[in-house]
Amino acid sequence: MTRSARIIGAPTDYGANRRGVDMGPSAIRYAGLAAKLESAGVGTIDDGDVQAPRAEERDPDVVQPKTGKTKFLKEIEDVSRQLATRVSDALNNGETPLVLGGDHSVAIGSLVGSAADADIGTIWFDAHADLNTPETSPSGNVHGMPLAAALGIGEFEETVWANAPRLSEENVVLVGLRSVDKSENQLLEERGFTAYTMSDIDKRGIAAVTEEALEIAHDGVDGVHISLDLDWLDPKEAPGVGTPVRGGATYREAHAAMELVANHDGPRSFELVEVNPTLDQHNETASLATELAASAFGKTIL
Ligand SMILES: NC(=[NH2+])NCCC[C@H](N)C(=O)O
Ligand SMILES: [Mn+2]
Ligand SMILES: [Mn+2]
Repeated sequence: MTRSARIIGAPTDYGANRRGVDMGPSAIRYAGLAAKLESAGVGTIDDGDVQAPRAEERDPDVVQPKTGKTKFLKEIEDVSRQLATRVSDALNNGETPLVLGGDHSVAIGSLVGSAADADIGTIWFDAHADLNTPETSPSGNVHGMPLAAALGIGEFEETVWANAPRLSEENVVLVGLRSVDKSENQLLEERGFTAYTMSDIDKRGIAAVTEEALEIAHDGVDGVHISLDLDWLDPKEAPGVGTPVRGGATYREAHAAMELVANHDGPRSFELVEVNPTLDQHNETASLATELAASAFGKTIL
């Protein structure tokens, strides 16, 4: 059966520390996403964007009364709800949702939608663990919290709109870590996640790590959501991101990992996040994102 991808844009920067990442969906489309997928034999339907209130209309000093310093939680809830519905609708239609961020807070909606009617796992390709909660976050930026939100950790236990009902931490695998906050490290030690750092990739190689990650994420579930934060890659390859960290995955490592994703049933749902065109050079990060999506959807060299 040929796969068809439903492209869903989530042009939001509410979860990030800097502006501009809301232009990610445009930049990724402009870089030729649909054409690259089509050349890999993947049908595409572009669903347009979810509605995110314009940045210019919002209150920059907004403070959430309950959570203190968590920024723009209301706006993020609104985007997450819309996105979750679009993602689960696509899946019910037999299509593979391909979400374009936006900052990484969009993963809340992707995960909630992907886990609405199935048991899922996820692989989080990222320099960061994104496991902060409103209480532990050093920044108040929700893009550092989406995994904790989707799993209902800490204060997120009460946050119904952010809980991915059928995602369990035993099927959550983080790959490529190199910037982890203390409280995140503690969660990684205490709970059922599997985490591979860049140093694991150095020692074991990207193929062995990714294959193991896929086994764990897929174990006993219906499918796996792939979350690809472009800051997973080294900033030399992907300069257009808001929180770059040296020592990331190389161009070839990233393709190798995505090809293994394709070979292992392909993604149940997929997202490209944190592409910020205002920080990019000639749209190269967006362009790289399109290439990696094509690899994850089955494009090979020959
Ligand atoms: N999706 C991302 N780029 N996350 C960066 C998170 C950085 C830091 N850990 C924080 O909580 O603020
Ligand atoms: Mn990151
Ligand atoms: Mn991230």
